[in-house]
Amino acid sequence: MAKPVSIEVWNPSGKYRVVSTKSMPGTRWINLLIAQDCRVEICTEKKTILSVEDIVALIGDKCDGVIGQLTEDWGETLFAALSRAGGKAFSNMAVGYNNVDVNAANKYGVAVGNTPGVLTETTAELAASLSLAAARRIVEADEFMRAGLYDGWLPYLFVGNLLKGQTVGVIGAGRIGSAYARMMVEGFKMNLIYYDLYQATRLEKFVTAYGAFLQANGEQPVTWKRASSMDEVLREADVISLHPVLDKTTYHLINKERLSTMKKEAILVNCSRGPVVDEVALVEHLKQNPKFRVGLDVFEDEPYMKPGLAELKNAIVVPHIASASKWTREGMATLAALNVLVCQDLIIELHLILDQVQFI
Ligand SMILES: NC(=O)C1=CN([C@@H]2O[C@H](COP(=O)(O)OP(=O)(O)OC[C@H]3O[C@@H](n4cnc5c(N)ncnc54)[C@H](O)[C@@H]3O)[C@@H](O)[C@H]2O)C=CC1
Ligand SMILES: O=C(O)C(=O)CO
Repeated sequence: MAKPVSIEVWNPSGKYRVVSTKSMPGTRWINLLIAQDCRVEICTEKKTILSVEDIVALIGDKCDGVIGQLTEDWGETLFAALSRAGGKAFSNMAVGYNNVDVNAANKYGVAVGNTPGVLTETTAELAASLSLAAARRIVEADEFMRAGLYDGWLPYLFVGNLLKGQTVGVIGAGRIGSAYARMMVEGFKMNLIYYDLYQATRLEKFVTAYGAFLQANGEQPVTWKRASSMDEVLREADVISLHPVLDKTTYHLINKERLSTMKKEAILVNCSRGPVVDEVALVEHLKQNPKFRVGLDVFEDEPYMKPGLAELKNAIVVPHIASASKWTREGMATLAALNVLVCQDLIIELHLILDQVQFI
């Protein structure tokens, strides 16, 4: 029997019981649920990652819907428990849903939602920040200053890479990959090469139009190319950012062999999911190629890093914060609440908010 988990309750007399496994930013999401007669229970347990057992205890005997987190394992056990408790709706507070077994949800008649769109620009901005920080060695230079090592300007001090005129490679040119590509092309006048299963027509049109604009103003135009294979991107690009979904086709997409085909001074950024990169192979590659740099927001065994990564100067590591802007996190919470309401048929004035809701 799992220990009871601590909770905070809003609108105790509400007719429908909706559980959030974590406290989330803002109050709009809570007010939306309360307005539709929900009793909202938020787990206040101190531990960061809840176990399946903890969540089964939270669901209890009666639960209409759950908002959960990407750190949780939403599979057979949890969807069976939610279905037994009368629940028909689950929303991940994330766009990625590799932690959710959608087949199991279908089996138990639970609709699943995610939160795309509101995090596109925020996530792309972090990928752009990591690209810049790696290119200009900002973290290393900051550590150097704080260590009191700076004793005057020098021609070779923290020399990095100029982005203008170089090629940015995007693997997975969906919402976030395309937003990142636009930032790098427009902001730094980089040429684009991308690989995706589908053609990114709007992105191509954007780069074509921007290239024409630059040319009309007497500048070198930017160009784009849709690569026929991922390997073409890895060979040709100077900065490569990974933005595919994580599934069987993208697991260890970047491995030892592929790393060896990249330029020796390339920059690799990962703001997608950790297992897209074979992190052990990456650590080895970084050791062998000190001018190869990475910016990582995600890791193969979060919250852990593979041995050796933390000691490497050519790696910038941040704790899965790509979507962490206030606006975005409040938007994700709002979308997650709306997903639960719509899936559970609890919305009274559906037409007022339906356009804000996203389904997988
Ligand atoms: N680090 C973070 O905090 C965040 C991470 N993410 C991750 O980013 C991912 C992408 O998000 P969105 O851009 O909104 O999704 P999206 O669905 O718009 O884009 C994903 C793209 O990946 C492409 N793709 C799928 N399989 C591929 C393959 N084998 N090779 C190349 N491309 C492939 C798809 O065709 C699609 O265009 C999410 O699934 C999530 O895992 C998203 C938000 C924040
Ligand atoms: O939304 C996601 O998929 C994340 O990783 C966190 O925003």
